[in-house]
Amino acid sequence: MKSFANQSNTQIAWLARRDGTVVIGHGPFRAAKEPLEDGISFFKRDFAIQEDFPWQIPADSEVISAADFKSRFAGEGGLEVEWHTPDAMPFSLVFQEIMDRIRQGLIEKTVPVVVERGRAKHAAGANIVAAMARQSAPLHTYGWVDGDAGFAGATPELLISMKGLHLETMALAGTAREEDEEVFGVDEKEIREHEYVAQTLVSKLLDLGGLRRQERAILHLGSIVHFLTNISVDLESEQEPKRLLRRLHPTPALGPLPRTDETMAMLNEWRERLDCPSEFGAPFGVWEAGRFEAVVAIRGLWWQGKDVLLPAGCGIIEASRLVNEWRELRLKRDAVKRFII
Ligand SMILES: C=C(O[C@H]1C=CC=C(C(=O)O)[C@@H]1O)C(=O)O
Repeated sequence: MKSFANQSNTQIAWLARRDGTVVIGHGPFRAAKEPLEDGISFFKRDFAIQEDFPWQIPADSEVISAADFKSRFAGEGGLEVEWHTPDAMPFSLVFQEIMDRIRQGLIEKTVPVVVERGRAKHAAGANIVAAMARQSAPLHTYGWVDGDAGFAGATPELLISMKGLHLETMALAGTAREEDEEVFGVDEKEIREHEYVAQTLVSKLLDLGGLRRQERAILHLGSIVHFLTNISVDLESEQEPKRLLRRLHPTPALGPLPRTDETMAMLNEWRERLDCPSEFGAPFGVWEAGRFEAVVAIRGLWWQGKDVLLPAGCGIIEASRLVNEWRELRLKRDAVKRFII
């Protein structure tokens, strides 16, 4: 039985799936064009770039229960980090530019990202892995460790869960503090922001088979709530994960609406300007012999040695206001900081 050791040559990946199992891959990993037909392969890519070799084949892999994963990796201690509150000025400039683009009719929605930086007292990797291993459903813990660098999180956003001819996905967008739940439920701006995502997903999947869209609900995640719409499709034919991801990613929960080369280029420029890590908001998935599950890599930490990054994004539409978005970004970062206590 292997556990996590903070060694310079350690390579490990994991993803908690909907059914309560966790798939773990141990390195070294080999990058590949296609997944192993009968084995386990991880899917890892950047938000913007479509790599030719997005599959990562582990030297060794295992599937264990979430409870076993927790007892093996969770550890006890928290992670002490000295955080540096991000400067609001660069974000306010990006926000203004986005509003100009919206008024010009070039975009309806996009999702800039603000990054908070921190410095941990000790090498951060092992403690971050432990913190994410302590998180449970409805969050999906995920991670990628490469020596003393990596990223790991506990995301509420499932992008694809596919087994044979059955596919499930979700629209997750619209955010409030838990204590504001009542007014959130009737907030037109939040509902519109959510509906952009739900309706885009429906339109991108409609031609694949029999689609069912459930009613919009509120997902409770402790301090924070979101609008959630579950969507399922009985597929007419088998779908290749890579092609499905190309169809769906990025949804307007993380990406621009409409999604064109031009609007993606705008968002990538804003993300780069605000120093967003390249995998933030990208699909991260695992294939196991005909079964594929991928989450959206948000609510996580990126680290190298003792340096830690905490990115969070917020959906901007015409009705968005700078102060509220800044507050929402902090709310999302605070949710991640709670993981590491
Ligand atoms: C982009 C993030 O959240 C997404 C998921 C839920 C709600 C969101 C929102 O209300 O903007 C975002 O779409 C993030 O946590 O960094």
